[in-house]
Amino acid sequence: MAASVSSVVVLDRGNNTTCTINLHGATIVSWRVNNQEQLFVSKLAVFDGQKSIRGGIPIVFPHFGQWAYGPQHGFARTSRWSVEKQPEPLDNGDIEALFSLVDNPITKQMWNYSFKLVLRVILREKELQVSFNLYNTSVEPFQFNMLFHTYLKVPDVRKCNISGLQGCMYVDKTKENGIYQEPREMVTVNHWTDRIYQNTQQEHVISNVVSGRKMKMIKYNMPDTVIWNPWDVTSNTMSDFGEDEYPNMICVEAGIVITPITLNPNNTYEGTIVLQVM
Ligand SMILES: O=P(O)(O)OC[C@H]1O[C@H](O)[C@H](O)[C@@H](O)[C@@H]1O
Repeated sequence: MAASVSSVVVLDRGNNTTCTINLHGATIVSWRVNNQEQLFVSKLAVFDGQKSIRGGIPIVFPHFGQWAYGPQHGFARTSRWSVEKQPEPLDNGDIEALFSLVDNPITKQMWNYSFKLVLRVILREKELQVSFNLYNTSVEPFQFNMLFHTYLKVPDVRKCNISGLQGCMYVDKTKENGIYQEPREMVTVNHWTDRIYQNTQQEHVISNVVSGRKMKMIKYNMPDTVIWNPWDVTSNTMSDFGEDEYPNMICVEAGIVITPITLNPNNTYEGTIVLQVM
């Protein structure tokens, strides 16, 4: 089904401000503000409708990390999503689109629950809002992780500072999952970094993203933040990531990671990130 592999939906706000969503994973694969791309997608990313897309904003659900019952980071990023609502302008000119993923025989093999997951994307002049609504349509409670695996495009990761992490405890996946506390007001990334920061501040500002600007990430109901850069140390373990690409990306990933949420039947959970070009 070649047509389904390449299906994308484009939100267009005018002034060369667009957002492109690939229905494979409902992965946001491009966000351009006045023609300036804000998200990193690897030149080796695979768009075969099978593998998760290396870059943009893949959705991690219902599990973060290695998973005994299915692929790493769950099935949302490798599932085919539906368009719930085609892009439409709101009264103020912003563009909104909705996407959905519902349980099916494949998801049930890995995770035997009924659910509906809706992704709402709103494109503003200099902002991108991405929200999820998860409905438990099962007859029993379930637990889930959820994360927006945001790859920001940067000219040189060594020059980025990230705020909003000071004092937070973090799991360092590069140090056998040791637990540490972050002393720095501004976190810099100068080596292989893979950390799950717990209960971070509601806002992160990342400096020196494209054009030397700052990017603000505001998060709601998503308590944790993963900071990841594979560096040259682990770049070569990924077939879909160029060995020379690590300086040009930083993952700042808002999510529910350390403590999964328990959602009762007929209940819903909503979480949001807003990315703002400053
Ligand atoms: O290669 P992927 O499955 O897309 O995972 C990419 C990365 O995702 C997160 O940031 C994890 O903390 C990392 O440990 C992982 O390497």
